[in-house]
Amino acid sequence: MLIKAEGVSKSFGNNQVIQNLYLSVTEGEFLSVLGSSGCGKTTLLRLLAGILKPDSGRIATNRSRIGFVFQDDRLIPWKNVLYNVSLVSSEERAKKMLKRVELADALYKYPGELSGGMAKRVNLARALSYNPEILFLDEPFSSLDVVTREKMMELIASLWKEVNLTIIMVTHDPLEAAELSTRVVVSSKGFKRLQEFELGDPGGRTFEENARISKKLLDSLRKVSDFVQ
Ligand SMILES: Nc1ncnc2c1ncn2[C@@H]1O[C@H](COP(=O)(O)OP(=O)(O)OP(=O)(O)O)[C@@H](O)[C@H]1O
Repeated sequence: MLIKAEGVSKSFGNNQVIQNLYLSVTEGEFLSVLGSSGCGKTTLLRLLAGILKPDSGRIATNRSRIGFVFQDDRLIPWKNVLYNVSLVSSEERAKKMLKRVELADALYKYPGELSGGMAKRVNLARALSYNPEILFLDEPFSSLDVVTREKMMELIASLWKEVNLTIIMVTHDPLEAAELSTRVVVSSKGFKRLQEFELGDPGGRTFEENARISKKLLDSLRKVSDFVQ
């Protein structure tokens, strides 16, 4: 087991965001956490990554190298793209990763000169240049236009396959989850109710199968969202 959360709870003031959560992540899987807005997905991701500490319960992991793609871009505005990515690795590796996300022509641009999609890809390159064993993605495709989104999804799918990464992605989009994941966890607010879907290798699925899975995930999301606490 790569990550194991046991009886984890987390509150911010009076707001109990996660309550008594049990969740395990296995090496090599592409796990998506699907939930409506504000249900605590980002908090869960930060807990699993060790960025936040639980109030009670325990999170065990046997890997130390993680990459995290945050929802917001978090680039240093007065430093160029190459500098922003080189912060966590060598310049050589940063260049290699920026090429991988098709930004070889944008090395010396500043964050203010990037489109939303380019900034997301810089973030992805930065997370990857650290050569992570686990990659955390927080809504990586939100606010992207359809074509860029499709490209980023293909890129992440091929990276996952090539380097045997473990990916944990948070999303509110059932089709995204269906297209990419080996397993999906659908959560209610506060993670009080979870439904799990074992999907297997996403590479072997047709568009029609993904559409069917997406419909199932949406039904599940509706059900858990109706759950009265
Ligand atoms: N650092 C913080 N301080 C106080 N409250 C917080 C903090 N982080 C999250 N929260 C609260 O926890 C709840 C869940 O937030 P979280 O960002 O985890 O949800 P989410 O499912 O990722 O939402 P979204 O899909 O809108 O990003 C919200 O009510 C939010 O206001």
